[in-house]
Amino acid sequence: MKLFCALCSARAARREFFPCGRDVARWFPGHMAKGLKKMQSSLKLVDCVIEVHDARISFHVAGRPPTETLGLKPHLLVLNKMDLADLTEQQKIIHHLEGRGLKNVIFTNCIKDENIKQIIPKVTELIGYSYRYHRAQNLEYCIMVIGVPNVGKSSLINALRRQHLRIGKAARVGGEPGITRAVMSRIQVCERPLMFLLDTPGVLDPRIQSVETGLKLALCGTVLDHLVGEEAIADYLLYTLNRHKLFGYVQHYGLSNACDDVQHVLKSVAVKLGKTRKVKVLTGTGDVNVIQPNYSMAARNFLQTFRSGLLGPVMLDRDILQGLPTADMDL
Ligand SMILES: Nc1nc2c(ncn2[C@@H]2O[C@H](COP(=O)(O)OP(=O)(O)OP(=O)(O)O)[C@@H](O)[C@H]2O)c(=O)[nH]1
Repeated sequence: MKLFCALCSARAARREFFPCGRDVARWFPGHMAKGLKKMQSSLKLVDCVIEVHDARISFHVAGRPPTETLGLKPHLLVLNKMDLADLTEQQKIIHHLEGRGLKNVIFTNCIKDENIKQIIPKVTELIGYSYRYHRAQNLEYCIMVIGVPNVGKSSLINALRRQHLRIGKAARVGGEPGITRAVMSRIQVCERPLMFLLDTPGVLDPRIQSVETGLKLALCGTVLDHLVGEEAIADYLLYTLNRHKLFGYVQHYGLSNACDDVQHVLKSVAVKLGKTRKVKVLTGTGDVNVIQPNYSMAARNFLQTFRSGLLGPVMLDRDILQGLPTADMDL
């Protein structure tokens, strides 16, 4: 395997930077702006905020609601989808987050309920240390769950209910961003202490400051693919896999070697999957039907394969962790 990686690494003429040229502001859908407002007005009803993030983009504070939105409530950062993240440098990640003032961090996998049991004791402890204002006499705790779309907020609520109440689904879960569209009513997640959660629609900060940030969020499925363009996200995925020397895609799609040209890779993927389409071409003698690889379907398959973890775990913020210059540094 090591030899395979070395060969792939040598053959792939790797890009060191990803040419970003799109305007990301328009990726901010209207329902998120509405959700942000509703969320702000519900803050006074809660004792603690649980912010859920994708562990593969641990440092993407750019996707966070602005700090002024969160107020002074105790705050727990849950880095979910740990099964998809490369956490070999977990301690370094925690240390880096501490440096940014994020001291309470738990990594979770909501599919397998990993580390879910740590959440309620941690939240109870944080509330115990905080001033509850008008809620001081209230024996029940109310927690708000926030985060960018599709990071697993609803899955977390369901996992907490499974663990503490032994009952199943209360919040709708989906593979696409934007499943939760309204700030929902309270959902009980624990009996002792009596604790309720408010699920919120994914809230993406409209102030995404770099296109690369937007691309990482899109790669993790927090933006509807068609808004960014599946082929553009696939290109960023290819760039990332090659830079991180994750050459699992070469074997997965039976390619002859690693390559940094997305058109070439998508063509091979389309051919391997048998995804072709008829295109009409105008010639001097009339219309001719030509069979072409279906690049969109190939891009979709490439993204799905990555998102389901089949191309290996990844840490998209690796450059930030290693202190390398990146377009996201100023965030
Ligand atoms: N691999 C993996 N997938 C997860 C995990 N948690 C959630 N998912 C999947 O991620 C997708 C989104 O989960 P949701 O719980 O609907 O996410 P959400 O944040 O509530 O989404 P919105 O309603 O769009 O804001 C679903 O397909 C889940 O099955 C996890 O820990 N690991």
